[in-house]
Amino acid sequence: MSSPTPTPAGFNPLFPVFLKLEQFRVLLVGGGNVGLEKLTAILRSSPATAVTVVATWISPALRTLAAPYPRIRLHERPFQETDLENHDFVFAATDDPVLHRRIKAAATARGLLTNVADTPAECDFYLSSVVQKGDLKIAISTNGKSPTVAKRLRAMLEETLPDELDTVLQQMTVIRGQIRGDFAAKVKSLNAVTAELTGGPAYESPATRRWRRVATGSLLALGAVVAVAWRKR
Ligand SMILES: C[C@@]1(CC(=O)O)C2=NC(=C\c3[nH]c(c(CCC(=O)O)c3CC(=O)O)Cc3[nH]c(c(CC(=O)O)c3CCC(=O)O)/C=C3\N/C(=C\2)[C@@H](CCC(=O)O)[C@]3(C)CC(=O)O)/[C@H]1CCC(=O)O
Ligand SMILES: NC(=O)c1ccc[n+]([C@@H]2O[C@H](COP(=O)([O-])OP(=O)(O)OC[C@H]3O[C@@H](n4cnc5c(N)ncnc54)[C@H](O)[C@@H]3O)[C@@H](O)[C@H]2O)c1
Repeated sequence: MSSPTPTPAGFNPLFPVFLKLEQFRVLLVGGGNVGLEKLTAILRSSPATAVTVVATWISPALRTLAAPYPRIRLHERPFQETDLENHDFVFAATDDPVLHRRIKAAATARGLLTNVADTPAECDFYLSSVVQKGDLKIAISTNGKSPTVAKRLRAMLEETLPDELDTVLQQMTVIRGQIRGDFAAKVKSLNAVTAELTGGPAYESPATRRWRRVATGSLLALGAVVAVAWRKR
């Protein structure tokens, strides 16, 4: 019998990948607020993805979002297990936890990967907060501990990472194609060209200073005040 792999507290074991989602078929069950959030996340990163939406009711907002995308199909009717056929991923985003457990079990039996909205224990994968600057994409996971912190970090990175980063990436692609020599020499040259980007070993951005200050006290103090105020309601 194999012993479980030890994972220290505060360790995030999720494996990050960047999927070519448009090469897969996605089923989204639920067409309300959460369904809209999931479809928004899918289309923001991978707008060419084929998504089948099945829901007893599909909101006008989701219809509006889907309208310009030819690879999204909408079916306004109850979910049935055969909907899983010919799909690779399924998002369960209804208001029915019993249905979610049914979807998860049937999807797993068929080898599909599942994301069950607001139910981490039933998810095979989580969505992340995503920073995009042209070709640069940064995905943030808090291991489900605080999506709100992930959202705040995204906003911070969107604000502090310079828009010129994409220009840097485009120029680096050209330089990469032009540098000659063996692999080690190329890596050395590319490291030399980009050394200035990190700002040097002693550099601390204003945003880093702000997060350090919050992490070392004021967040817990504020949280305690909010918790006390909440209990008094
Ligand atoms: C990143 C993002 C991607 C996206 O969804 O696109 C995302 N949640 C986002 C926002 C958000 N979600 C929630 C709030 C309300 C405040 C709060 O609870 O913090 C806010 C903030 C807001 O809306 O302002 C509610 C919530 N979410 C989950 C639970 C269940 C639980 O924790 O048990 C509950 C409680 C529901 C309840 O109370 O009933 C669970 C998950 N949410 C995840 C992803 C996965 C973990 C990601 C990670 O590791 O951090 C995971 C595990 C599964 C998944 O959904 O994939 C997106 C930010 C996009 C952006 O703006 O950048
Ligand atoms: N709205 C939010 O921002 C939010 C936040 C946290 C948690 N939640 C929870 O997430 C769940 C979903 O919330 P919502 O706001 O998207 O609900 P919603 O009522 O807007 O949408 C529910 C969707 O599920 C569909 N549905 C229900 N039964 C179905 C079936 N048998 N087959 C196919 N589709 C079916 C409905 O047609 C509808 O499209 C709820 O349990 C809610 O408590 C929602």
